[in-house]
Formats: sequence, C-alpha cells, structure tokens
Amino acid sequence: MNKLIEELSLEKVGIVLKDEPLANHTTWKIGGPADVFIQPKDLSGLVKAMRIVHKHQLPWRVIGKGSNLLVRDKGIRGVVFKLADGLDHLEFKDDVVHVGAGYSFIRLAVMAGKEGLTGLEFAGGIPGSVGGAVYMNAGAHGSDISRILKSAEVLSEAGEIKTYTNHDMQYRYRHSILQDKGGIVLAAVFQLAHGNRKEIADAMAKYKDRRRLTQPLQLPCCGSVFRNPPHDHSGRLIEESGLKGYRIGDAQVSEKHANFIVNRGKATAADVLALIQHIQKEIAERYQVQLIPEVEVVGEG
Ligand SMILES: Cc1cc2nc3c(=O)[nH]c(=O)nc-3n(C[C@H](O)[C@H](O)[C@H](O)COP(=O)(O)OP(=O)(O)OC[C@H]3O[C@@H](n4cnc5c(N)ncnc54)[C@H](O)[C@@H]3O)c2cc1C
Ligand SMILES: NC(=O)C1=CN([C@@H]2O[C@H](COP(=O)(O)OP(=O)(O)OC[C@H]3O[C@@H](n4cnc5c(N)ncnc54)[C@H](OP(=O)(O)O)[C@@H]3O)[C@@H](O)[C@H]2O)C=CC1
Ligand SMILES: C=C(O[C@H]1[C@H](O)[C@@H](CO)O[C@H](OP(=O)(O)OP(=O)(O)OC[C@H]2O[C@@H](n3ccc(=O)[nH]c3=O)[C@H](O)[C@@H]2O)[C@@H]1NC(C)=O)C(=O)O
Repeated sequence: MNKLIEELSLEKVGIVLKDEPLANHTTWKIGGPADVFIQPKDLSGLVKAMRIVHKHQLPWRVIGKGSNLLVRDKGIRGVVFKLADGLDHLEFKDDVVHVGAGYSFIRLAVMAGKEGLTGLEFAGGIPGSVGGAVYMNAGAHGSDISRILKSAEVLSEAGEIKTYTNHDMQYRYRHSILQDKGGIVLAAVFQLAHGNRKEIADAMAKYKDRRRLTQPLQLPCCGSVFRNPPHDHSGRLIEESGLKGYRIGDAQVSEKHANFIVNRGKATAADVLALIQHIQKEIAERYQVQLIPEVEVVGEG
C-alpha cells in the first residue's frame, strides 16, 4: 500500500489519503475508512491514478457526493476515487450542455435555468454529482436523467474512454447499464430546450418548497432508502405500518418522510442495516411486498 501511495504522490494525481474515514464523504455521515482515497486533480490525474491502481491489481470504487451510499463500518478495501473539483467543467452550446462528472447536479440545474434552458428543473433538489446522477438515473417530479442524456464519456478499468449514448445506458427506473458493467462516468452531454426563464425558476421554486415540506433536509440522510414498488410508494407503506420514528441506535425512520432514514447523531452502518431489515420484514409480513433498497450498500461490516 505504501508503494502505491508513493507512486501516486510522485505522479501528482491529486489528493491521496490513507485510511480516510468515508463518513467524511457521505451525506449520512456514516462509513468506515477507505484504505486509499484519491480525489484526482483533473482528468489526467484520474487516468494516471487508474493506471497505477490497475498495475497494483487493487479493487477500486468511485464515489461522487456520497448521497446515495451506505458504507459499512469497517470501510472499503482498496481504492476509492472521489470525483469532485477538477472534473467539473461546464459549457453550454446552444441548447446542449457539456458537464464534468464532478459537477454538482443541483448547481447544474440552477445554471441551466439561468441560461433559460428547460429540462433540468427536476434536478433542483437532488444533492449529488453529475456522475452519480448518470449512474443512478436520478429523477424526481416525473422526470429523470434518461429524458435528457444525449451521451456520457465512461472510463473503463482498462483505461479506455468510451462514449455511451442514451440507448447504450439501458435506462430504467433508477437503473443504468453502469450498475452491471462498472466504469467511471467522466462527463455527460444533456439535450435541453430553450424555455422561459421565469417559468423555469417558478417550477424549481415549487419543487424546492415541496421538498422542504415533505423531506427531512436538515438531518443527515440519503434520500429515499427503498425504491418504490410498482404502483405504490414505500413511504406510504412504511407510514401505514406505524414505523415513523422507529429507531435502532441512532438510525431513525424519519418522522417527516417514512422512506427516509435519518442519522440522529452517531448512527453506524450496522444500525441503518438493522433498521432496513426490520422495515423489510414488517412490510413483507403486512403487505407481502418486498422493499428493494435504492441506496447502495458497500464495504465491509
Ligand atoms: C436529501 C436527499 C434527497 C434526494 N433526492 C433524490 C431524488 O429526488 N431523486 C433521486 O434520484 N435521488 C435522490 N437522492 C439520492 C442521491 O442524491 C442520488 O442518487 C444521486 O444521483 C447520487 O449522486 P452522488 O454523486 O452522491 O453518488 P454517490 O452516492 O457518491 O454514489 C452512488 C452510486 O453512483 C456511483 N457513482 C458515483 N459517481 C460516479 C461516476 N462518476 N461514475 C460512475 N459511477 C459513479 C457510485 O459508485 C455509487 O454506486 C437524494 C439524496 C438526498 C440526501
Ligand atoms: N439531509 C441531507 O443529508 C442532505 C441534504 N441536502 C440538501 O440538498 C440541498 C443542496 O445540497 P448541497 O450539497 O448544498 O448542494 P450544492 O452545494 O451542490 O448546491 C446547492 C446550491 O444550489 C442552490 N439550490 C439548491 N436547490 C435549488 C433550487 N431548487 N433552486 C435554486 N437554487 C437551489 C443552493 O442555494 P440555497 O442554499 O439557497 O438553497 C446552493 O447555493 C439542500 O437543500 C440540502 O439541505 C444536501 C446534502 C445532504
Ligand atoms: C428522494 C428520492 O426521490 C423521490 C423524489 O424526490 C420524489 C419526488 O419526485 O418522488 C419519489 O418519492 P415518493 O414516491 O416518496 O414521493 P412523495 O411525493 O414524497 O410521496 C408519495 C406518496 O407517498 C405518501 N407518503 C410519503 C411519505 C410518508 O411518510 N407517508 C406517505 O404516506 C405521500 O402522501 C404521497 O402520496 C422519489 N423516491 C423514489 C424512491 O422514487 C430518492 O430517490 O432518493
């Protein structure tokens, strides 16, 4: 590991940290350490780092803003790449936007609105990176990434950069091909349309108010914990089961939105996982519905 860190430092790939607690990089503020944490300073830093990691045959994972991740308490063995500053270029060309994977998805929505471009209003309250959103097919208010993505640049483990079209992504509800095949989204191109600045701003303000009213935005959380089952809402089922406020350790079913689990202070991943299992058992017994987590659970317990 020390040899790897030495090589990464010599190549000046960006920020390189040993045993970095991932609780510092997830919105749940939960997660054990990554053996090696790399925040590349730019694209060439990422490509160089990937080559070195590949040579050392270490497992790796990429994260964005950690807003859909439950990292187990013993952390992640191998390397974690975090895409943030340095991979965050933004360029509007008529009604098309080219954006780096490390760019904030919320900020992108705000910037597109300022340009008078419509299509990204739904993203106004989704607190992740563009890369995470492309991978997750993030969505809200009746829209999602699949409606606007033209193409994405993806780096494979072998170090090749390929262009994926919208069709290649095989998008479905909160699913993309990347969830099966892996790869690192480097950048995305979105097709928007010219619209009315005021109408765009009004729609975003309306969505923002709705979120403030219905979601526990002030407490550490990861958004919806479970996918919605067909033709229903996990939040409705969990509330109807009387589980709002139910707590294991410092992990609690939000009083505001039953499909959110909030960290009341020092919740561990084990607390959250126990609560997830408890909810799944209650809902299966009561409604014969198997709730499937939307959040990704990674690392060692
Ligand atoms: C308050 C709150 C509200 C939310 N509301 C919504 C909502 O309305 N709709 C919605 O869809 N989600 C919502 N979420 C969940 C979350 O914001 C999205 O899933 C988001 O797209 C995750 O992006 P991220 O950068 O944080 O990804 P991370 O959590 O860091 O990672 C999630 C997954 O994406 C992968 N990934 C991240 N970056 C890349 C990359 N560059 N290349 C390849 N894979 C990558 C990771 O490996 C991981 O598997 C909400 C979360 C919170 C905290
Ligand atoms: N509960 C949790 O665990 C988490 C919740 N969040 C929530 O997500 C939101 C932003 O997250 P953050 O990581 O700070 O994002 P960023 O730092 O990437 O960007 C947020 C910026 O965009 C602005 N903004 C956000 N939404 C809108 C909108 N609909 N219309 C116009 N401007 C908007 C914000 O202004 P302004 O401050 O005025 O809204 C802020 O300046 C916040 O509401 C935050 O509460 C984020 C992470 C974790
Ligand atoms: C937050 C996320 O995405 C959210 C997205 O922000 C919103 C808005 O479009 O719609 C989905 O939530 P949701 O289905 O729970 O939407 P909401 O509008 O909050 O609730 C739906 C229905 O459930 C009911 N509901 C919700 C919460 C609750 O505690 N009790 C309850 O009865 C509501 O009354 C409403 O009738 C996405 N969740 C999923 C899993 O698809 C996320 O993916 O992380």
